[in-house]
Amino acid sequence: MRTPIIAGNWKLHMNPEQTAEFVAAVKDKLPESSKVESAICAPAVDLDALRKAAEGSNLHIGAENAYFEEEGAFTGETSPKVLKEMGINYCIIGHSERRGYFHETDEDINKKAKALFANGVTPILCCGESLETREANKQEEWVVGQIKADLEGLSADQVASLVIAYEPIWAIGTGKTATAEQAEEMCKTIRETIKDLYNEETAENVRIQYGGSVKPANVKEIMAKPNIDGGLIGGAALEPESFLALVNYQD
Ligand SMILES: O=C[C@H](O)COP(=O)(O)O
Repeated sequence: MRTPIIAGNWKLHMNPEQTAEFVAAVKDKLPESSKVESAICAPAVDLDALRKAAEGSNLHIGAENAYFEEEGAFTGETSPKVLKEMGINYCIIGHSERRGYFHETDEDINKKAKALFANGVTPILCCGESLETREANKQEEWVVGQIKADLEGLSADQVASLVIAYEPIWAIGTGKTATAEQAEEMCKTIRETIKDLYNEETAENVRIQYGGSVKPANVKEIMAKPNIDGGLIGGAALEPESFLALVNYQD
């Protein structure tokens, strides 16, 4: 039985003071982690404040990015080893904004996944197609290609513990959500791909989120789909009230 995971991705929003205020407003109203895992992935500069504010609560903490080296002359990067030392549970990799604006390749993302696993931080691996790819009806081959390249060389145990976020680029921050059926269809394809690459048990264990304009108004319908185990949420995770409505979608 997979535990749902609803994670906010704050992107380049919030400062340490706002982070502490946000956590103070939500920390006592989060669901039990065994029912729904609630997580916030924050900019590196907010992680220390996030960890301190969330101590003793059900809030899980994630970074938005990490480098594939643990230390060295890599100006401006974030070490996966230090994330672990700080008590960070998750780290987003392969978000379309990083693939697009920062030219990250599947090879980089694969190295990041390996470095995070080596340091005991769970990757939230993002994948998803552009509008152009969707209009050409090539979304399945595109996403399956990303998954195969990004997971290369990972073990079945590692993949079973991974979180994958399917985020069609055309639905991110646009207010244009994929229909629950479109989201389910791709999440099912991703699970079948994991089954082909690994085995049934791994495919049954891996958690797959949908991301792209998820809001309190549509979260229930999306979460009702059998292959969707959570949401990766941008805009609607920036306000405590809206985040609480999302993580408590079962109530
Ligand atoms: O990682 C989150 C996604 O990019 C979705 O963002 P959004 O909920 O603002 O559409």
